[in-house]
Formats: sequence, structure tokens, C-alpha cells
Amino acid sequence: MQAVNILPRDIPVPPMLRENTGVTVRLANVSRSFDGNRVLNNLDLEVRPGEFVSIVGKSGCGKSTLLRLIAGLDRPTTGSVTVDGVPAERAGDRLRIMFQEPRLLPWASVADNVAVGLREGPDPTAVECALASVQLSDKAGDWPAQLSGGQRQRVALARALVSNPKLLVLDEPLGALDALTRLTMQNLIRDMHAKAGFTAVLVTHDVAEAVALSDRVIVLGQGGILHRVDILRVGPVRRGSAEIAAIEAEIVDAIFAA
Ligand SMILES: Nc1ncnc2c1ncn2[C@@H]1O[C@H](COP(=O)(O)OP(=O)(O)OP(=O)(O)O)[C@@H](O)[C@H]1O
Repeated sequence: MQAVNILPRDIPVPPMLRENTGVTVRLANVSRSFDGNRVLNNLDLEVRPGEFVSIVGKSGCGKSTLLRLIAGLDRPTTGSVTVDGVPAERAGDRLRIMFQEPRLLPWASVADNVAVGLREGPDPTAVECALASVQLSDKAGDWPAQLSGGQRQRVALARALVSNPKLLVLDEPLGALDALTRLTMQNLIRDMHAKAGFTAVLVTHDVAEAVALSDRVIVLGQGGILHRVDILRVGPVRRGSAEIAAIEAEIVDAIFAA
């Protein structure tokens, strides 16, 4: 386990996000089998309030399976997954999910797509603020088909955050974007997280992305956690720095040691 210190930077406050303390996610002795094949084996993990944890690992090692359990979309074969002490499938409005595809409604405007994230009825101010925070105020009346891939994913981020969730579950949300758009989105997600303080769990194939965004990176291998790296972040990531390169190398080594 290793810690890296990074210098502070000034981040503008996204208007719709109130500070919240995030939730605790706890997996206790979790196993998940499919047709007798055990994908996750007696896994223990605690994600602290406001922590940003990334899960990396070889293809097929069970990352999405783990994320689906945390999001309450699936249940463990044995063990428990709780969000602030409540079974994950009952976390309700505390939790929002972002997928690789933006999953927007093609027949609804950008603003109406963001409003889908509100469960407690219409709130035009919250929608406006959410769109402003992803720099899409001028697209509120457009259709999803009129947007670029990166803009669509920004709408999905605004929809996920408009209700000020306490847990954001991210399943490779930037995987389909080009490299530059991906970097922009990483900064946006990091800024939102830094200001709002929600708990976040990300699955990514991109080790650099995991290091750039996270407080902690979990390396998953067949059945369980192989390695954990803490990143003590008190400021911006200096991409390409020796410290970052070393921590990325440590993670890559852990993935391939499996
Ligand atoms: N619903 C399911 N039914 C049967 N097997 C499943 C199911 N979901 C996942 N699996 C199996 O569990 C294993 C882990 O799958 P999972 O999608 O969690 O891996 P992953 O690490 O996310 O992979 P990738 O990086 O390729 O997305 C795979 O062998 C997969 O075939």
C-alpha cells in the first residue's frame, strides 16, 4: 500500500450540489456464483463516506458483478452488501448509476432527460443548475440526437447528480469516449466529487483514470481483492509525474501478477 501527496487546486462549486457526507458501502463475506461458478469469493470491502474507490482488474474477473451488487441490481449468493446499513437493493434515492452508454430518452429534450433523475417531482431550478454544472445550459432544449457523444455523457452525469445522491456508481462511464473528451469528463467528475462529497465507486479498464479519480484503487482478481492502493489526494493529479507513474506501475503489476 502506498500514498501519494498531490498539491491543492481551486475548484469552482457546481451550483446544484449541496455538500453531503456520502454513505458507507459495506460488503461482508460476499460471494456470487453463476451456475455453480464462483466469480466473487468471500469478499470484504468497506467504502467510507465521501470516498472515491475504483475497481480495476483483468477482463472477466468480476468487476461488473461487484458493481451490480453495490448498485443493488443483483444480490450476493452469500454475504451482505449494505449502503448505510440498508441492503443495497433498498438504497433507493440515495444511489445513482452511470453506465458506459448515456441511456438517454431520444424523444425527450436534454432538460427533460436530466429531470428523469428527480424522483420527487419537477424542479426546474435543479435541472438548470445541473445543466450549468456540466456546461450544457445552452443545450437544454436540444434532442439527444443533436449532441456529441461526450455531451450525451455530460447529460447522463447531470441526470445522475441532479438529485444530489449520496452514492454514485460508475460502470466504465467514459469507456466509449475519445481520449480528450475522456480527460475533460474525468476532471468534471473529480470536481463534482470534490465539492459534493458523495461516495463513488468506479469500474474502469483505464489504470490512469482510476489513479486520477480515486482515493483508493482496488485490484480485483479471480475471486477476490488482490491489492489495494491508497492515494492521499489533497489537490490535482499531476498527470505524467514520477509519483503517478510509479503508482500506476504498481497497479498494473498487481493486475498482471494474478
Ligand atoms: N448473469 C450472468 N450469468 C452467468 N455468468 C455471468 C453473469 N454475469 C457475469 N457472469 C460471469 O461472471 C464472470 C465475471 O463477469 P464480469 O462481467 O463481472 O467481469 P468484468 O471483470 O466486469 O469483465 P470485463 O472487464 O470484461 O467487463 C464472467 O465469467 C461472466 O461470464
